[in-house]
Amino acid sequence: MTRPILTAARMREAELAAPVGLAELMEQAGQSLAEAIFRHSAGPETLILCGPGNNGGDGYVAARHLSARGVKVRVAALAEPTTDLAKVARQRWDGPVEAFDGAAPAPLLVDCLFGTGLSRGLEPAVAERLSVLAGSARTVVACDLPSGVEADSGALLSPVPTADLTVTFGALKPAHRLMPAMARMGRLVLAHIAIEPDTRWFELAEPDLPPVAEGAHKYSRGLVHALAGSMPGAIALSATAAARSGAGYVRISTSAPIPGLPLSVVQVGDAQLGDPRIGCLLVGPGLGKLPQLLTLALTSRAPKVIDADAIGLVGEPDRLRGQDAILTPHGGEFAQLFGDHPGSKAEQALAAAAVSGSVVVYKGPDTLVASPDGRLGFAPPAPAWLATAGTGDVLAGIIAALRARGMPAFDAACAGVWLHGRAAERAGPAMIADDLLEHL
Ligand SMILES: NC(=O)C1=CN([C@@H]2O[C@H](COP(=O)(O)OP(=O)(O)OC[C@H]3O[C@@H](n4cnc5c(N)ncnc54)[C@H](O)[C@@H]3O)[C@@H](O)[C@H]2O)[C@@H](O)CC1
Ligand SMILES: Nc1ncnc2c1ncn2[C@@H]1O[C@H](COP(=O)(O)OP(=O)(O)O)[C@@H](O)[C@H]1O
Ligand SMILES: [K+]
Repeated sequence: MTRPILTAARMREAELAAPVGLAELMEQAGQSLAEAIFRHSAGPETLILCGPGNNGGDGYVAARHLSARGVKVRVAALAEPTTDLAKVARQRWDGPVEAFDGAAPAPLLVDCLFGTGLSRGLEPAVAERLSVLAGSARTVVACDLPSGVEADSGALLSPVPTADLTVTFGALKPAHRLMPAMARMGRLVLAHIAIEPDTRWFELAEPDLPPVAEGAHKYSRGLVHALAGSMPGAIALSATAAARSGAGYVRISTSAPIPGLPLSVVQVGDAQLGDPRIGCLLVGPGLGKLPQLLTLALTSRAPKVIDADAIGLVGEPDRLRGQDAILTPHGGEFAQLFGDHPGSKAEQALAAAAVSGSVVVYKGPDTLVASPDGRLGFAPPAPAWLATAGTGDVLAGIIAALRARGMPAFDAACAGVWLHGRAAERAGPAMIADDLLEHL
């Protein structure tokens, strides 16, 4: 199941449109925070830090529910509540409230200082005290977001301790899946509250792949045609990945034989781009400085994956309009083609998809898949050991195979990114890109 993602502003709209009142939403949030904390580590003495807004309100509600379960709870407030909801939650907590500055550490720390309402970094003394309390705790739980994280961009506005568990409500926020904030979340639990998120932003989940039809033949399963350039190793990784990802036929046009390919991958000397059976064309991995090959690829009507060196050769993004293309840039390639867009990585990816009329897979530790129609998929965390040469070539091959198998461009890109991350998990920390091929 994909999990919805809402910006802070869209979250506030969803709360106002909810079928229940805001006070009930806070009760649900605080109760589910308590429930998640209890499940994660039942029992130890718990210190809940409450801020002035509704994030703090959630903290007072959670304190009441944890205490009712017999947990020894202490509450420390950074400031008196400023919102009506938080004031009510504070009144309903019948235990003492300590001052934030003097609060002694506890084995379980719950950070309810700030959530989606954070507008600037924490005061240095507050950030420092939070870090000391987190450092002394065995377990750190963040309510909605670790305090100091900007909800929409994933930026750290002040130093942010890493949580073991983050509990969010109703929908994920972009920061849960954008760096650098993503690395501070620990396990991310989405608790249900009675909002109905209406959004085209979501976290990628296990895809539904098209089955192999009973009466399939190799061409109906999808022909991937790859164009080799000056570094054949890269296209060999892509082509092998495409073959392992269910393409019925993988063919490479190359001027010289490429060693190390599976025997089933066909190597041809001419381009053969007029072949109507091509389900997806792949250009870029190992291409080098051969703009004529990109130009040739763009004359083909086939769907295409444009990766690596080919991205830098495009020149102007609107050259891609009318192409049925998926682009797979890493940060450097993205900047080369799209320049410096303002805004968060999410906004940049969507702007790039809109200006190029293409699906854009903006890679990195926080990979995004953007569609020109406004859909935006956020990858769940993938192992950092993917940061090794050639893994992007493998990803391009997987996506090309799924596209050739008939998946729509955006779905193929989302599925490819998800499968690539899981393959890396199976391959383990010592993997090189070649090893990923065994785990597709
Ligand atoms: N409507 C509701 O009842 C719900 C609200 N929810 C909670 O409410 C949170 C959002 O609440 P708010 O909008 O009140 O925002 P926050 O509780 O995140 O904090 C906003 C308050 O802190 C102040 N502030 C912002 N940055 C500061 C800084 N660096 N130093 C000092 N003060 C600062 C703001 O002026 C404002 O008063 C969510 O993160 C979530 O935890 C959830 O309970 C879900 C339902
Ligand atoms: N720190 C990281 N954590 C998770 N995934 C990463 C990380 N760094 C890179 N990746 C993934 O590894 C792949 C690298 O692709 P790319 O940069 O094109 O490398 P190459 O060109 O060498 O193949 C991308 O899918 C990217 O999302
Ligand atoms: K918080």
